[in-house]
Amino acid sequence: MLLDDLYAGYGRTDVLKGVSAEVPEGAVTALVGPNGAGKSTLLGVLAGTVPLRRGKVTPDRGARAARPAFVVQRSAVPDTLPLTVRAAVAMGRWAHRGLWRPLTRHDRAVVARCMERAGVADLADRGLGGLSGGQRQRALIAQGLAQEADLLLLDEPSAGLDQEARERISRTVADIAAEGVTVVHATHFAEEARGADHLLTLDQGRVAVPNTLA
Ligand SMILES: Nc1ncnc2c1ncn2[C@@H]1O[C@H](COP(=O)(O)OP(=O)(O)OP(=O)(O)O)[C@@H](O)[C@H]1O
Repeated sequence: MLLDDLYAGYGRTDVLKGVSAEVPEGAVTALVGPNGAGKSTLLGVLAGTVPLRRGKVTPDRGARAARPAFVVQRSAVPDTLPLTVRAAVAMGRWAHRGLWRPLTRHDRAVVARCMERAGVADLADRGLGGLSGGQRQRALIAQGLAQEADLLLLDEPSAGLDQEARERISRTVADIAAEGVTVVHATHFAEEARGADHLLTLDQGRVAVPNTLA
C-alpha cells in the first residue's frame, strides 16, 4: 500500500502533514513515534474514520480498498460491556452479515478459527470484563480477524501488558501477516518495533528522517 502526501487532522489543525511511505503487503509495519506524533490519526485515515484532507492511499494490487479492520485501543472498550468473548468476536462478522441477521454456519466457523488464532478459544464463554488485559486484547484482535480484512490496523494493543503478554501478541500479529494480511501496528515498545518487518516512524505528523528507532 502506498501513502502519498497524506494530510489529515481535526478542526483547523493538520496533524498529518505530508506523510508519504510504503506499507508492504502481507507484512507487519510497526508505526512508532512520540505521543501526539499522529499514529492514531494515521490509523484512522487508513480505517476511513478520519477524513483525508489531501493526498492519496493506493491499496495493494488485488486488494479491495475498503477492507480494513481497526482494533482500537483497549481503553476505548468499556470494562462493563456485558459480552462474552465469542459474542465480541462474532461482532466482527457484522460487516459481512449485517447487524441483526443470524450468523451462518460459515460465520460461526470463522469466529471459532479467529478465537483459535488469537489464543482465546478457551475463553469463549467468559465475559470480556472479567479477563486480564492481555486476554482482552487478544479477544479484540480476534474480533478484528473475524472481519477477514486485507488490512489489520492495531492501535497500541500491548499498552499496559507485561512482557509475556506482549510477546504473545507479537507472535499472533506475525502469524496473521504470514497468512497474507497487511498489518500496521502502532506501538511504544522498541522490542515490538524491532520484531516487525518494516518501520514507519512519525514525528510531528511527518515521517521521521531517518526513519529509524530513536
Ligand atoms: N479527536 C480529536 N480531536 C482533536 N484533536 C485530536 C483528536 N485526536 C487526536 N487529536 C490530536 O492530534 C494529535 C495527534 O494525536 P494522535 O492520537 O494521532 O497521536 P499518537 O501518535 O497516536 O499519540 P499517542 O502515542 O499518545 O497515542 C494530538 O495533538 C492530539 O491531541
